[in-house]
Amino acid sequence: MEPGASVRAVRSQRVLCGDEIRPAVILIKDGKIENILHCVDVGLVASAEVLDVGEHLVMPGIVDCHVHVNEPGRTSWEGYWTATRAAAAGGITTVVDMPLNSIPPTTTVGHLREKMQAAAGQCFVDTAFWGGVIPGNQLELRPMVQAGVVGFKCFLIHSGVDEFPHVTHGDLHSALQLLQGTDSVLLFHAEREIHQPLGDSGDPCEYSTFLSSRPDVMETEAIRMVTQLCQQYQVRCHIVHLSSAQPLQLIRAAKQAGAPLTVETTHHYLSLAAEHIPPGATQFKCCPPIRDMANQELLWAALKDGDIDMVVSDHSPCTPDLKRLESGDFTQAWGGISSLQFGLPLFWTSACKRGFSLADTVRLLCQRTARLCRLDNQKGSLRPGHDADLVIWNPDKEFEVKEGDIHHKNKLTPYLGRTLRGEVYATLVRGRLVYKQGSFSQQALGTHLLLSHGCTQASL
Ligand SMILES: NC(=O)NC(NC(N)=O)C(=O)[O-]
Ligand SMILES: [Zn+2]
Ligand SMILES: [Zn+2]
Repeated sequence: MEPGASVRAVRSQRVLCGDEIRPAVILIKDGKIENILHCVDVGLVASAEVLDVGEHLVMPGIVDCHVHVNEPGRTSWEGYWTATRAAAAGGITTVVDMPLNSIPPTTTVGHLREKMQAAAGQCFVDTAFWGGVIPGNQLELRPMVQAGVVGFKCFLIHSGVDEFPHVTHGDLHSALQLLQGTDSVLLFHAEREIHQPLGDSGDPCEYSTFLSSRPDVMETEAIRMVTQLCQQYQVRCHIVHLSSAQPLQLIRAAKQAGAPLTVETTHHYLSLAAEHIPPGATQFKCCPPIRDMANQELLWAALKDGDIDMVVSDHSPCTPDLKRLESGDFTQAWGGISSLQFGLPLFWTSACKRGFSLADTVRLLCQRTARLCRLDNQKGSLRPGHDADLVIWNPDKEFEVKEGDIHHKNKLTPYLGRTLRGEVYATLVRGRLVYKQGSFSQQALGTHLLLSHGCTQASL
């Protein structure tokens, strides 16, 4: 069966159903899972429409709810055609697009429409959208909820792009009041400027110089404010890309006090460590920064005990020149890591050695990310009635990240040359075979743009 085909049944000896892996046939009709038969007899389905994947593992497609697709406006950094193909090659079947780095940013209903127009006809996986909260756009928030954003993102520190300014405490009070009763969610880039001397500015090409410019306390003070606001307004709040383990006790205490708070970390904070970042290697620069190995261990422990709820990519690419590789100056380079295609194998390479199961992987990369966006009624699980979004992969197969296999618009990823465990064989989105062994369907999915309230923008 070739990419682009609509699949009526997927048969495998290893289907992950809940916590169990067993032989099964997944019957698909009109893009939905019709039934999951725990036998391997496909019944009346014509053999040409059955995708038999042998021993490959079949599980729900990944829902990556932190992806910066910078189209329109900075399409040279990343666009829908390349980002969603990279996603499909990585077993990601839904991306949720951040409201910044595109121009215009998604801070009004009109800008959302522009984004959706840009995405139409270019997506190989399903795409949903975050709106942005910036100073002065309060009157756009409820209209954007109605227009279908799955939630909102704000920054408590400079975002890296001038057209998406960070919010003040006052902006947050008005935004959270407006979001009360909507079941929407406010995501926070949780770092705050602290007004204390950060020590002498060392060699800008040494990673330690950049790291010491963004100490843990910047995350802790930001998260202190988020936990207070979350408890005060009882609006769902979500901390994106937690890097420091220092604020974990604040997070734990807020959750225990009943705050509707969730937290994500990213694959790079779990896979990379400050000690291993060479001088000038600005492809590793992101904000908040990758911290040391001891901190990484604490993040893994927090993932294990549920203080951290989910894991995402925070794919935030730019054009190669903006990474300033020739100077290697961390203070001038763009902060953001290009990694969308490699999240699943990156996570699994470490997680399988740390006692995490494949079912844990589904919880952390599919179910809870879908739940954050209120897409869990159709995404993130293998259930009749859910979208037939499947990743078919071999968790035991190792592969080397080679430049020719990278489908991001720009190939500058810190993972080049790394050996990862967990090779994706095929990816289905709503029953369409969009990716199989290095090839993509000829056509994009069309629109398949997801809006909140579970509806789909069938065509623009
Ligand atoms: N403008 C950005 O893409 N910023 C992103 N940059 C990172 N993470 O380094 C982010 O998520 O904050
Ligand atoms: Zn951020
Ligand atoms: Zn981001």
